[in-house]
Amino acid sequence: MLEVHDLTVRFGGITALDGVGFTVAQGEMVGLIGPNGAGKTTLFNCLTRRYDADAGSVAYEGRNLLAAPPHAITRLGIARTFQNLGLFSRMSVRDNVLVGAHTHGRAGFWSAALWLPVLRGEEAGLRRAADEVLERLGLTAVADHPAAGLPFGTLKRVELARALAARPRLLLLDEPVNGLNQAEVAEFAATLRAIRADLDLTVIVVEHHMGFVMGTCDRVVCLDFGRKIAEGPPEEVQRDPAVIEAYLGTPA
Ligand SMILES: Nc1ncnc2c1ncn2[C@@H]1O[C@H](COP(=O)(O)OP(=O)(O)OP(=O)(O)O)[C@@H](O)[C@H]1O
Repeated sequence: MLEVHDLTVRFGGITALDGVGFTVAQGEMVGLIGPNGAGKTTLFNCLTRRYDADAGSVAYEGRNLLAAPPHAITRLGIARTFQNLGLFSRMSVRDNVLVGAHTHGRAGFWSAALWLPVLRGEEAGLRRAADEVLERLGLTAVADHPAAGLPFGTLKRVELARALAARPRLLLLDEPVNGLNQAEVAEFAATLRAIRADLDLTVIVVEHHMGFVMGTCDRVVCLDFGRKIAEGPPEEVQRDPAVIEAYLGTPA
């Protein structure tokens, strides 16, 4: 589904990604790990076309992803969540999720401006789809509540709901369980496993929580200073000396 080849991104003197390559098969869940500043978020920003690559290529479902404009990404079936939540705090949970669903709206500017019947019908359909996602993630009870003021664990699920409402085939999760307690992490992992199977999703997840990565991912890629230093089954990567050294540093 995804072939990243020799991807390089520089910011002035910093090489955030240095010739990174890996593939993701349809239906797979891949964990992207590495210490702070390793280049994980930069990689997501390349895949969603927020950042331009200086070199390398990315093929997504056989097409050159780096040639796609940023606004086409959702329509191509790629959705992401954000490390620091990309929610609108004053909007209700349902409206936040509707923002995700709207990429599937087809009504043009004039029908929207004139509130034509085509738009009303479309709006009802999108609302139904949003409500389905909310129900699936156990968020129906807070659907009309503004995002502000909800517990952090709930907001993390709303963030996931917003991404799912775009009906992605490839889901990019940026630190989805960061800040959650043990019970919430376990619950999030169980939800994700169920959703993945139901929706036939391919997932790449950036996460520092190793228990979560080990329990949910089929494969793990580890970056350090913009380079791929390990790749393989979670248990193998966890034991890899280069990975241990990247996280803990060399003995003094
Ligand atoms: N827009 C930018 N301008 C300048 N430097 C940037 C930019 N985005 C990222 N960087 C730099 O690129 C490197 C990789 O950062 P990135 O955020 O991708 O790391 P990360 O692995 O996601 O880290 P973390 O786990 O802390 O989120 C860092 O040195 C960072 O400072």
